[in-house]
Amino acid sequence: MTLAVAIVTAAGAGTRLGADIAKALLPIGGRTLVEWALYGLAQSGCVSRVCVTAPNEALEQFSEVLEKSKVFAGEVIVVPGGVTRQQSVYAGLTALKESGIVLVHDAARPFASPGLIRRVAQAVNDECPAVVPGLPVSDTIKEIGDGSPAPVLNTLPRARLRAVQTPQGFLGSVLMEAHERFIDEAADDASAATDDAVLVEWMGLPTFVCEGDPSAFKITTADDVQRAESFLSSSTAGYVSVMEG
Ligand SMILES: Nc1ccn([C@@H]2O[C@H](COP(=O)(O)OP(=O)(O)OP(=O)(O)O)[C@@H](O)[C@H]2O)c(=O)n1
Ligand SMILES: C[C@](O)(CO)[C@H](O)COP(=O)(O)O
Repeated sequence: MTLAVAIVTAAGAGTRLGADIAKALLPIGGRTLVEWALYGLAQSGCVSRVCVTAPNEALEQFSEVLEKSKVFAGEVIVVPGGVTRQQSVYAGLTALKESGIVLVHDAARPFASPGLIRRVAQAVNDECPAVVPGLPVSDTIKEIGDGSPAPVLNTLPRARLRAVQTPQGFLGSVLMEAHERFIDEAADDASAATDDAVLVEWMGLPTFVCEGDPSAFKITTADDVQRAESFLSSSTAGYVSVMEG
């Protein structure tokens, strides 16, 4: 398989977590979220270089942490992210200049398994221009209108719904075209894309869903930090011993 490059989005403020440091620098099991994310990419064996998007005011801190930990043996660059996630990914794409396989991965999903990462990259390698991992949903999901209580507009058949994760995989040329086409939308949270695949969908190109992995859960709130601590201390995770020292 052709090796992929990866953008690790880590420039978020972590407002919903409410920590006093950048969320991606939060330590869990002795390592920061961004280190765990790079560790998974390294273990996948299918990523040659990584661009980390970091908050502008913490660029040096991110570089220091990553240089010291040497968790990813290939090239790692750190660039300033934007106001929205969409802008941050665009900054990473611009820095990497890659037309081959590009994975976009959230530092906020630090334990995505190496197998999941390979699955996504392999699907792009096998000619899917845009692939996202997804898990079946257990709640019934309703689309609502304005108001309180809000009127229900639609209930989609649950069997056809997937909660999508990262890494999301793309042909770099396709993802760059999608980001450039919708660059105006990236300026604020109200219009920005909440994932990268939707930009490709907006261009009218097919995107595909492969099987997700519960290990790629997202750390958004303090409860998720508890979940991450439990994940690491569970015997099946097998991460901590490898990263120790
Ligand atoms: N301007 C932004 C916003 C988010 N992200 C990254 O995108 C991922 C998903 O974002 P989220 O979990 O929402 O992180 P935060 O934006 O930090 O969280 P919050 O919305 O609570 O502030 C995270 O890895 C985050 O660092 C980014 O690189 N640039
Ligand atoms: C990209 C993502 O992780 C896919 O589920 C998610 O949409 C990011 O959302 P956030 O609000 O930026 O955390």
